[in-house]
Amino acid sequence: MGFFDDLHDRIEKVNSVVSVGLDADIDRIPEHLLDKDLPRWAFNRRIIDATHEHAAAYKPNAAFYEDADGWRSLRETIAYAHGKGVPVLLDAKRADIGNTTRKYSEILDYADAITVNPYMGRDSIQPFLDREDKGVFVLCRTSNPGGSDLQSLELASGEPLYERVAALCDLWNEHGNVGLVVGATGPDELEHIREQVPDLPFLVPGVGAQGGDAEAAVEFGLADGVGLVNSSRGIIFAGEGQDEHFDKAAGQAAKRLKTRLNQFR
Ligand SMILES: O=c1ccn([C@@H]2O[C@H](COP(=O)(O)O)[C@@H](O)[C@H]2O)c(=O)[nH]1
Repeated sequence: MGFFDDLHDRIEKVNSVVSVGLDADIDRIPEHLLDKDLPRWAFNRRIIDATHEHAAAYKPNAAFYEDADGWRSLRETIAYAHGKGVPVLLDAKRADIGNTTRKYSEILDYADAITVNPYMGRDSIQPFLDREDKGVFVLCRTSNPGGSDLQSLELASGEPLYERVAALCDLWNEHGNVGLVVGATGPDELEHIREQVPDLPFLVPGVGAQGGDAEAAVEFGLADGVGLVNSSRGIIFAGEGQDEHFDKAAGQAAKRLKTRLNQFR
């Protein structure tokens, strides 16, 4: 089975397309966890315990783990999520020249899927595409305010660059393991890209803290019912300030988002 088959089964099992973003910012995790050996792992463990029933996937962003203890925390987190039956998508936005990107791709020995950056072209993400059993989400139209600076530039053909990325990804999807990252903050672009590539599942970030459009995220993000709508800070820091009960608040936030998104499925 490939990543998207597993994701399909997980979505059915928990009746949810919620991706819980594990962006364990050390500056925001409860103070009482800071004296633990691995505070981010201690935090994530309680978040996973509280949210896994509502999680189609977990999405740790590599930025929050790129130090010695961080990588240990990430490994523990991934193993724990797997123990709960939840796939893990590492948001790392990787890609580079051949030997470097081959090395980067070894992270897929641990994670089930990854985000990659198409800017350097096909060869820069080929080792990821070759991992037939793993999911590869290619940045297409990102949710940040500057996402249009380059991604919306018109090519000589008249199409915006993000449309070319979507079309290329359709070609690169030889193993049925490619998805796109398309932000919920641009519902019109979401709709256009969905029309263009009806079969590619999307990872849709930007609902929650970034104020994106949850209805469009579901309506256009799913291909045959498969796709992910991510919220990170809106879930894991929902209980910020309630030191001991931060996990309960996260569980409630995940459930609320699941219920909201399910209205549109
Ligand atoms: O276009 C993109 C691509 C990735 N992200 C990542 O998703 C989460 C969003 O976090 P929130 O707290 O829900 O805003 C974060 O890891 C981003 O790096 C994105 O937001 N937009």
